[in-house]
Amino acid sequence: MKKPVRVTITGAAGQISYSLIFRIASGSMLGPDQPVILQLLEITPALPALNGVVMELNDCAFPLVAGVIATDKLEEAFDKTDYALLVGARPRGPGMERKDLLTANGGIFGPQGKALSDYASRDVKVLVVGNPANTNALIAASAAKSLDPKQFTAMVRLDHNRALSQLASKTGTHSNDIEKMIIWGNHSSTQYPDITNTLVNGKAAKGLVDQNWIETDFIPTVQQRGAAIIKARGASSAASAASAAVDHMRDWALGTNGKWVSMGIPSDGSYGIKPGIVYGYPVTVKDGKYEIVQGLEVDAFSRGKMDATEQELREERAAIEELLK
Ligand SMILES: NC(=O)C1=CN([C@@H]2O[C@H](COP(=O)(O)OP(=O)(O)OC[C@H]3O[C@@H](n4cnc5c(N)ncnc54)[C@H](O)[C@@H]3O)[C@@H](O)[C@H]2O)C=CC1
Ligand SMILES: O=C([O-])CC(=O)C(=O)O
Repeated sequence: MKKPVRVTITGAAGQISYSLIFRIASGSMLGPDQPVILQLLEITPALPALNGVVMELNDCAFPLVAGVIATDKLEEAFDKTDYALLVGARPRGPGMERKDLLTANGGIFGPQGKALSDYASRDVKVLVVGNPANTNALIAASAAKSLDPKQFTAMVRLDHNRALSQLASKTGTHSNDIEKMIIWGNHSSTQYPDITNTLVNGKAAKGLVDQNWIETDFIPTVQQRGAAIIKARGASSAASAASAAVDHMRDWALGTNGKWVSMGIPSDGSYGIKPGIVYGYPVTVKDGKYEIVQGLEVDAFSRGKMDATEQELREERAAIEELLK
């Protein structure tokens, strides 16, 4: 057995965590031979509910769980942590855009970024799930003065998985048959799910579906999927969000073997997206490091969509600029 690693989950008594914690504990994220110490953070009023989650976690008698800490203190939750999943934040309700949560949630991520900087492992990998995820990741990274901003990522993997599922259904294939999907930009209704380079069983996806379906069905369906789930369930996506978080962290920790996945990461000028925002890019991961897939051609249609979602992220940044100081 390997030495245990520490995994922090915030918002640990919430609905995403109710799925996420148990998936991590069972080994889905870091593998069946990797013990974990779970460091669960909640706000003080939610500690009794969190205690119930811990009781259930204990009742699972998971072989890989080497310890559980349940706390409302940042320094305990982030102490020496190797993987931090920042889920805790208010979810949106019907009729809201995710950026409407900026004021409610923005204030959470500065203190958490600082605590990561002060207490976490120097190699910590951070995934922000709480919305608006890209801009919250920017806030956390900016507050973490002693860490590299590249250690902070935002979740667009749920969008990526939704796009795989839509395309598989349209082409009568399985998502396993699909490679090179991309989600560019913001985890919001301006995101750009891009199948220009996508292959289905080795064939160009663009040759299998028509442009009208891409523009009037595929892209809006993926962009609006979160809202559709809220309408259907009366609450935002939880199990699928947890599953995407597991996928994101597993691929970052264990590598993608050349496979492309989408991650929200600090923009570095690639594809004309200037630094200063956290933007969804296609990446591959090797030895715990992600790299942007380079050299893709961008046509005028894609350029327009990539610029629009960049523009929205710049506006979100402007709205919270004072939190970045
Ligand atoms: N990036 C993505 O793809 C997705 C993001 N989300 C977002 O994830 C977030 C969580 O969603 P749910 O679990 O459904 O919400 P929830 O309301 O069920 O749970 C959130 C939990 O966070 C806790 N919390 C609030 N402030 C906190 C703080 N400062 N520190 C620690 N915990 C804190 C709350 O007490 C609550 O238990 C929401 O912002 C939601 O919009 C949801 C789905 C997908
Ligand atoms: O739509 C929401 O507010 C929750 C979310 O981020 C998603 O399901 O993609």
